[in-house]
Amino acid sequence: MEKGKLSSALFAGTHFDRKRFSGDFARFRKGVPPVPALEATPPAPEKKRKRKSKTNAKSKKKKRADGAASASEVVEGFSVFKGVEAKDAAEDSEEVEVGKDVDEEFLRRRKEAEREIERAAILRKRFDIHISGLNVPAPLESFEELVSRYGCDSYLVGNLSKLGYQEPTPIQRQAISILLSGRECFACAPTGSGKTLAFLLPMLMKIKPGSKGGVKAVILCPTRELAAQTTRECKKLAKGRKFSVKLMTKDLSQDGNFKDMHCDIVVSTPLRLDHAVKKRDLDLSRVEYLVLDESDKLFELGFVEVIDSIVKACSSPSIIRSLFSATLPETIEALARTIMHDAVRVIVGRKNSASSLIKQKLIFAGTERGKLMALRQSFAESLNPPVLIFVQSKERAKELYKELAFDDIRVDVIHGDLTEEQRQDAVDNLRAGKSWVLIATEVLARGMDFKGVNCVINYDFPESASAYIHRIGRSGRAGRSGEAITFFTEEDKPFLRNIANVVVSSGCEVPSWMVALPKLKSRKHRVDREPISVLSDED
Ligand SMILES: Nc1ncnc2c1ncn2[C@@H]1O[C@H](COP(=O)(O)OP(=O)(O)OP(=O)(O)O)[C@@H](O)[C@H]1O
Repeated sequence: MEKGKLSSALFAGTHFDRKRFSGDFARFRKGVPPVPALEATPPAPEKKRKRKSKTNAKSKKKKRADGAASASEVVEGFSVFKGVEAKDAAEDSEEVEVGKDVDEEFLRRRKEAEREIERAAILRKRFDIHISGLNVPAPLESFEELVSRYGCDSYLVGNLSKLGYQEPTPIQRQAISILLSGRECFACAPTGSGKTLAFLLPMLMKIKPGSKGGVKAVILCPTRELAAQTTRECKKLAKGRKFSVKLMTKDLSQDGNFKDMHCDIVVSTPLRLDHAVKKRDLDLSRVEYLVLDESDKLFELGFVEVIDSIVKACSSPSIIRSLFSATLPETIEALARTIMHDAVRVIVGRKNSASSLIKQKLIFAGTERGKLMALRQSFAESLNPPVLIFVQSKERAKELYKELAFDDIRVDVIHGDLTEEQRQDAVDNLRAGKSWVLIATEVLARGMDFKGVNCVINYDFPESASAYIHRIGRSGRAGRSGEAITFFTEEDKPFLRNIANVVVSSGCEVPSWMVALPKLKSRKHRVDREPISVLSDED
């Protein structure tokens, strides 16, 4: 084959950037093939591909029409690539042979990259993973790939297996590979689907334990209970390495001497961390990983300014930020995008939907008194602990607690008027099986992982679809099934539609009139309710 034709065929329709690929040229020359990029460009959508092949055909035609002139241009380029001044015929044919090898190598690599892209697409389809962003790394096929692809330390793989994690969950498959490739990410996956490990694992792989220079990673959580739980999970996963993982307690935030303190990872609520930064000189300028867990709640709590100030304090240019939640409204995503760089968006399943493992029921109880009767009846018929009951305020939590304690049920309560220790005890008691029923306010709705909660009861109708998704998501976790019962009264009826839509979209049934209710402007509502208690104060 003539040099001109060969190179025309090779590069037809392709803009070959010689400058960019100069390294490859050099390696081809030496006969050392370059390692194919794992993070290949994603396949162009069908339409684009068609358009591209049309363009290719056009450009081929054009090249043919242009004749020798254009061919010689490419020949020149090809000669430069080989770096040889081809003069005589013998040399020429030798070069053609070398060129042939290069062509084959180039095509082989291209095919390999295409196969890789296909493999990633198949995995994503299988695990219902949806991504947006360019050059998104392939999802993990297994935890073993952490070692083969990313050089993960054996202690971490050992800990995964000790914790009983055999296969990565879908969000772990995709978010871990994204974070390990140094990209920022928004991740939205169902409640109980293992998001915590998805951000902890890359963090522990990337930062060095005990390195000097201050905090290397920050995890922000909306509640103290969740921060405590995440700290525990992080310590379990890091076992065997001397990571210093600190939970930002009230005392630490107010009195901590951070200058002399060794700390690799800080887990905190936003206000406590902000206080430590501003009043106790906690330096976050070397933070490499910043995670906003339950990110929509963090922004929703009115912490935008606090979060902004923390984001600014984490001023390292190489920082990798990530946002995780089971619900990610557009508004929050748009807000978060303003602080992120080239972030990949990962959604597992359907965005903002409830876990499909939960059997959901909406029950009309008429009035407040009707709700109490329905609850008592349901406990009398079958009480399948542990059960979590959500109410809308601490006053109502206290009232319901009195009622159920009166019934001789092993019940506990958690709300914002309790001390941090009392709140933690209530959580621990449910975990240990000492209490069967835990009455809670919204404070427990986010992120808390109680293994085996069989049933969540929304005694008070949740104030939004996302509150509903997170509350009922305390059951049906880690592949287990769960149940969610939601009471509603006449007053709640106008707000049923949003919740009914969530129920339907996760595969459960509701009467058709519920989804046909008029759409409301506001996504949030709070009903003023009659008191729960039918007991007098003397009781
Ligand atoms: N790969 C895995 N295999 C088995 N279990 C896992 C795996 N990863 C996590 N888990 C378990 O799944 C449960 C839920 O995980 P996690 O709390 O991270 O969920 P989440 O997605 O953050 O939920 P939420 O949205 O409610 O915060 C935990 O008990 C955890 O130990």
